[in-house]
Amino acid sequence: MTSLELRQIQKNYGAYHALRGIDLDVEQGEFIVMVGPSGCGKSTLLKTIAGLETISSGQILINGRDVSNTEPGERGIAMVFQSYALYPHMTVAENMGFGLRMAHRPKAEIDAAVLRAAKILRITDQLDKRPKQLSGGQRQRVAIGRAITRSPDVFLFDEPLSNLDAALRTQMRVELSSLHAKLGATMIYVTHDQVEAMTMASRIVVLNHGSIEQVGSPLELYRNPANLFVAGFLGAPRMNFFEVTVDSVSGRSATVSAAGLAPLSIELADGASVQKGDTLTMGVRPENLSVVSDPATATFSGQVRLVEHLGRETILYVDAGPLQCVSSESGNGTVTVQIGHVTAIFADAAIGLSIDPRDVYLFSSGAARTISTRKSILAD
Ligand SMILES: Nc1ncnc2c1ncn2[C@@H]1O[C@H](COP(=O)(O)OP(=O)(O)OP(=O)(O)O)[C@@H](O)[C@H]1O
Repeated sequence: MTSLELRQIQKNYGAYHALRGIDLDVEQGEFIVMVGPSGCGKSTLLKTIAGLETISSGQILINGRDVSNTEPGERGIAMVFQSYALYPHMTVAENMGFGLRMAHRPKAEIDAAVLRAAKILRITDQLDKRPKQLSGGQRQRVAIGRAITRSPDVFLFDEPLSNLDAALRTQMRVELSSLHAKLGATMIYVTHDQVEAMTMASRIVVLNHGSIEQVGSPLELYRNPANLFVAGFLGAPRMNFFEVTVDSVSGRSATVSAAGLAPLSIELADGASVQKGDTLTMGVRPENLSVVSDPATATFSGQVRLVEHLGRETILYVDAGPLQCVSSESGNGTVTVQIGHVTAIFADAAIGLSIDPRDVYLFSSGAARTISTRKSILAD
């Protein structure tokens, strides 16, 4: 069953178009994560679904009911904010039962709902405390508990974990995923955190300038970004982008090269129109660059400028001479290489790097659409 339908949602603040025609169908029980650069409209979209912002045009349906002009309290949604938004003078139990009290539900029903949520979130021993007596993680659990007690049709989360420290974030991330599995509820979740998006989402929605760039499962988006924006947005460290020239086209493959880069023959997607002499953008993820010992087998070579030893992996920033990385992770044209283990490579080392053409993405110069073939979702 479709839980939430967004039809051509537009939101204008004066002359500024914050949302530019958002269309999205969310199935019952899905965990949708919205990501995108700061200011792209994530929070605005969440607020329009919640009814905290009016829409300029379009339609919002929850379980088939048009709620576009309905008051927030009557939409069947519950929202959890980054700031917790708990009432300081109320106990945890009172905070959690607040929505049901406002709805004039009987006390026995409220008590049972609060206890049920507290058990799920393992905060039954905190019910008589006030928010200031709780840690950040406990407060966020109370805010989530307040949402659970209302048994909403749709949960909305606006960066709920961003005030927590790294260890607690990880713990809460796992807890939220299991909460979702337990409740089977529809959840819409806004975050800046790539790991949260990749691990929690059934589908990720990538927003940019008030429009949807792509919607899909985390691995689908990671392996098959529709365009250069999505390719560059998902993945940390970021994908490396190079400007390349088409040397020749033969059947469904194009041979591309650049100064300092040996020719690579890349398979093209159906319908891609590429001609000799075209300038394209080529993308390679840092984990798809391999250090080679024999310089003759290198696709390009360079000098290591910086090494980051992270324990389980090593990140190299490589100056590849004439082969400049456009919009690179470091911002200075170096190529980012991610090695999944500890290495004995140090700054100033001269290295050769190879690229498997099957790992390469090509983007058209105009629309920046992906024009290389689709990759299998399970890495081969
Ligand atoms: N009340 C408002 N009046 C005018 N402009 C607004 C208002 N609220 C948001 N905007 C603008 O709308 C755009 C989208 O804002 P929004 O808060 O949705 O972005 P976001 O993607 O959630 O960003 P962030 O990741 O930084 O939280 C921004 O350019 C913002 O300045």
